[in-house]
Amino acid sequence: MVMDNSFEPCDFVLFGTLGDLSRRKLLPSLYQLEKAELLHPETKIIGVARQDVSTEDYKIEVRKNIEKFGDKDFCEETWARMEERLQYACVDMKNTESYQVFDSVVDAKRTMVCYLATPPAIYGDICRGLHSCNIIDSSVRVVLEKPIGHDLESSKIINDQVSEYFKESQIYRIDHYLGKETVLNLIALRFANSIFATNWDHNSIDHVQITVAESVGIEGRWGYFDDAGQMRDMVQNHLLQVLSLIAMEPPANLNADSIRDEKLKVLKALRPINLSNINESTVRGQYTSGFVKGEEVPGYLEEEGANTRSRTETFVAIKADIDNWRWAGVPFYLRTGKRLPTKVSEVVIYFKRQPHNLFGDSFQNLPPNKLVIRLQPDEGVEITVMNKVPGLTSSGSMDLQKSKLDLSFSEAFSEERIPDAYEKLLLEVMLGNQALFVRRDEIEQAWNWVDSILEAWKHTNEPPEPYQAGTWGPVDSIGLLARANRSWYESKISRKKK
Ligand SMILES: NC(=O)C1=CN([C@@H]2O[C@H](COP(=O)(O)OP(=O)(O)OC[C@H]3O[C@@H](n4cnc5c(N)ncnc54)[C@H](OP(=O)(O)O)[C@@H]3O)[C@@H](O)[C@H]2O)C=CC1
Ligand SMILES: O=C1O[C@H](COP(=O)(O)O)[C@@H](O)[C@H](O)[C@H]1O
Repeated sequence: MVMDNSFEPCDFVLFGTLGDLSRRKLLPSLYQLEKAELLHPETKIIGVARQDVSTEDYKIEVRKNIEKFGDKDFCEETWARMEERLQYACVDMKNTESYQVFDSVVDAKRTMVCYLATPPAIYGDICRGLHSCNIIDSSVRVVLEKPIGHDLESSKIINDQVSEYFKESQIYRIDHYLGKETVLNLIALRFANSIFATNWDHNSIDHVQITVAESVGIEGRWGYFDDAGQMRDMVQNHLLQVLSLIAMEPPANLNADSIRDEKLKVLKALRPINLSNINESTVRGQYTSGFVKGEEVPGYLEEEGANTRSRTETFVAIKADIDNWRWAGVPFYLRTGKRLPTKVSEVVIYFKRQPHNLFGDSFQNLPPNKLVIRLQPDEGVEITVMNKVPGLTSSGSMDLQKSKLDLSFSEAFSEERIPDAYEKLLLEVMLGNQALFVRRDEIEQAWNWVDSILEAWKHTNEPPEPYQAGTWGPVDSIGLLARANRSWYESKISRKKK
């Protein structure tokens, strides 16, 4: 694919360029954009961190990371182009004097994208530093990584610090789930298909399940994770964003604010969960040692650096209700956890059962139709339908069988590579399109709902329920649905054809 001419060059400044996120995701994604010729030939990439390294050594480091975390087939031609763009600047981000270096590394006449892949606690320092060297004007964009804050109050402080120097139209808050192809496809699926658009409410839908399961543990991030927990790490952002896209009203168009206005309305309509309903609406768990994919793994409290008395949750299940006209009486069940049997993210829409059964006693319980949207891996969409089994019977009765209409993206779009979410998001920032980024009021509304749950958990003072690594979480998460005669959709370990 070749770049559109309207795409302007920019100075892409990556703060925290030697950190984990930059090495594993951001630099390999920039490389992919380079490979696809989606970076303007004059765009520069300036890596910023506090270690004193030369640009030459920085280039060696970037190459090593792309070889390790990027494409299996490293392309020398792509690298030769990318290498030309790279430059390193050593900045102590807390020290405003240190920012004078920008006078010589960026061109004030060009668009500047400042990607803050640093701890959120220093976002304010970075904005102040950039301001001190007079480079902030309306052409500067700032990208903020999650989590923005630890709760509503701290997120307001961070957002206030950033908005002292940047207008909302210049701020791009990342939720990388919004860059996943299959999450974007939720909009296409809902609004480009009348079969779904007209059956997307309490008249047709019984309930919705959203599962984001991870087989990994905390991957050496104890310090960060133990302070956050699965609720802040995954529910406050990724799961609530997916829920909003599934539940929102049709936006008037695909402009950033049209979509974000609709998502915000959903978040505002979420029924509060507090001490009065915490036990019937939520389950939290913490993994103990076990086996994941046949490999023995330690429990959460035995992870490197662990505080053995921690009560941090590594699993959350929630029954969420949306108090609006469309979703009255339709629960949204959310479930996410670390060290579950497999990595799988999927949305399952359970349609209502037929009002009357024509097919006799042997089909007393006609199963409901299900729409399964596989977000990752093995991206695709499947619908379960009942079919007549072909053939003749002496009684003249009809035999039915459950079958699947299955659209697997890797088969249907076999020529297309599915880009990583960060590739899409980096491109959108460079294009200046905010639709896939989270607005301040959305973040705050999500914190508002999540804070109330965290507060209620604190009051109940109960520890999270243990679950063995490699299982689907605490037994009570089954009860959350069983109380309403429902059960979790059984995610398959892998559907990929070998
Ligand atoms: N890693 C991940 O998978 C994910 C990370 N995130 C978010 O991305 C952001 C970065 O995370 P991650 O890469 O894991 O963090 P790391 O700690 O690995 O990297 C942070 C980077 O910021 C630099 N830094 C920190 N303080 C200063 C300072 N005062 N002056 C100059 N440089 C500084 C660090 O430099 P030094 O090496 O010298 O300390 C390092 O390069 C965080 O907001 C995190 O929450 C979000 C989703 C996933
Ligand atoms: O933001 C985060 O997401 C990852 C999961 O992302 P995915 O794209 O691999 O599904 C999670 O492991 C991490 O803890 C969290 O910070």
